[in-house]
Amino acid sequence: MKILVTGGAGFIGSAVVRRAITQRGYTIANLDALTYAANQANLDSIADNPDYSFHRADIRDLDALVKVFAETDPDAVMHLAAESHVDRSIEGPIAFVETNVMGTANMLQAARTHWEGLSDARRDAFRFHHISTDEVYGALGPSGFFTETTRYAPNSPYASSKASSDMLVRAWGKTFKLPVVISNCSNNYGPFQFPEKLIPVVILKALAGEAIPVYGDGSNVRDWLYVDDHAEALLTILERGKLGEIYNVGGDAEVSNLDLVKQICAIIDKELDRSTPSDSLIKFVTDRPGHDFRYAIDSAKIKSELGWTPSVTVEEGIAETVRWYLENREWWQAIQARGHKQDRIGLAVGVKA
Ligand SMILES: Cc1cn([C@H]2C[C@H](O)[C@@H](COP(=O)(O)OP(=O)(O)O[C@H]3O[C@H](C)C(=O)[C@H](O)[C@H]3O)O2)c(=O)[nH]c1=O
Repeated sequence: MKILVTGGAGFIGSAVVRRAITQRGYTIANLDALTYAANQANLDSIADNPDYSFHRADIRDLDALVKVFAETDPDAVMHLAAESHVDRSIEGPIAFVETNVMGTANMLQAARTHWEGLSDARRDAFRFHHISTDEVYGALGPSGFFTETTRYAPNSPYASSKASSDMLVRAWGKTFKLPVVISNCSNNYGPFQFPEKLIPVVILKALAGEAIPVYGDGSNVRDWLYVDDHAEALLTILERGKLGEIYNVGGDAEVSNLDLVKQICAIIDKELDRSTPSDSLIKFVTDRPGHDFRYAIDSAKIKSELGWTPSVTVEEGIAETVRWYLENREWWQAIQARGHKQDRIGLAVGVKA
C-alpha cells in the first residue's frame, strides 16, 4: 500500500511514518511544509529507506498538493498536518484557520480529484483518514467521558479549527462519496515531541533548573496517550476502520497537570540523583484563557470493533520519555539553537523555519 502522509515530519506524523515502514512495510510519501515544529531528524532512522519519499509542500497550496498526488499516486491518505498548539492559537488564531481549515479543504479537493481518476478496484479500497483531536468535544467536568456521539463544543481557536476540519471531511464523504474515516485522540506524549507542549516543557525546564510553568492551580486533567500506541491505532483504523465512521483514541490514563509535573520531577531527581527536588521549580502562572478543565476519552468503540488497546501505562511512558530526552540532548539542543521567541509566560514558542 502506498500512503500519502501529511505532517509526517511532526511528532505524531513521524511516529506513524516510522511504524508504517518498519512494522507494516508500506510505501510512504511524506508531504510536509517543514514549519517550526516539524523536524527531519525525527525520520533519520528511515530517511534512506527506499519505501520512503519526502515532498515539501504546504497544504494551503492546492496546486502543490495536486502535483504531489500526481507524483505519488497514493492508495490512501493519512492527514496529520496541522497547527496544533493551543497557546499559539490564542496568540495568532488566523494561521490555525488557514492551515487546519483551508488546508484540510485543499487536501480533500486534491484527494477527491485523485480518487475519481482511479480504477474501480483502487477507488473502492481508497481511504482518506483525517486525524483529529478530542478537543472538538469541549471540556468535561470531574466525571463523564467523550464518546463518538458527544456533541461538538470546541472552545479554543485550535479546537474550533479542528472541529471545522472534521466537518469538512464529513461533508466530502457525504456529498462526494470520498471514502473517509476520522479519529479523535487525547493528549499524545513520547520521544520527539516539540518542546512547546507540557511534558517536554517540564522536562527541559527541570533539566535547566528553570521555573516550571503550571497554568492556574494545576488541577486540569488530561488523558495521556503514548505516541506509539496512537500510531498503532491510526494504522489499525486505516486498515480496518469502517467507512464514514469516527473512532476515539485515548490512553486510559487521566492525570491532573500538577500530579503529572510532580511525577516527571521525581523521575528526573532519580535519574540524575538530585538532592534538591525538581518540583521546587514549579511556578503557578496565569491560567490559559478558556482553559478546558478535563479531557477524558471512552475508547470502547476502537477496542471492541478493531481490537486496539493502549499498551503503555502512563508511568512506563513518562519514565521512557524522560530517559529519551536525557539520552537525546542533541535533538532538543538543535531545536533550541534554532531560536525561539518567548511568550508572556516564558514558554518556548517556535519561530517559522
Ligand atoms: C505548555 C503548558 C501546558 N500546561 C497545561 C495546559 C493543559 O491543561 C495541559 C497540557 O497542555 P498542552 O499545551 O501540552 O496540551 P493541550 O492544550 O491539552 O492540547 C494537546 O492535546 C490535544 C488533545 C491536542 O489536540 C493538542 O494538539 C495538543 O497540544 O498542561 C501548563 O500548565 N504549562 C505549560 O507550560
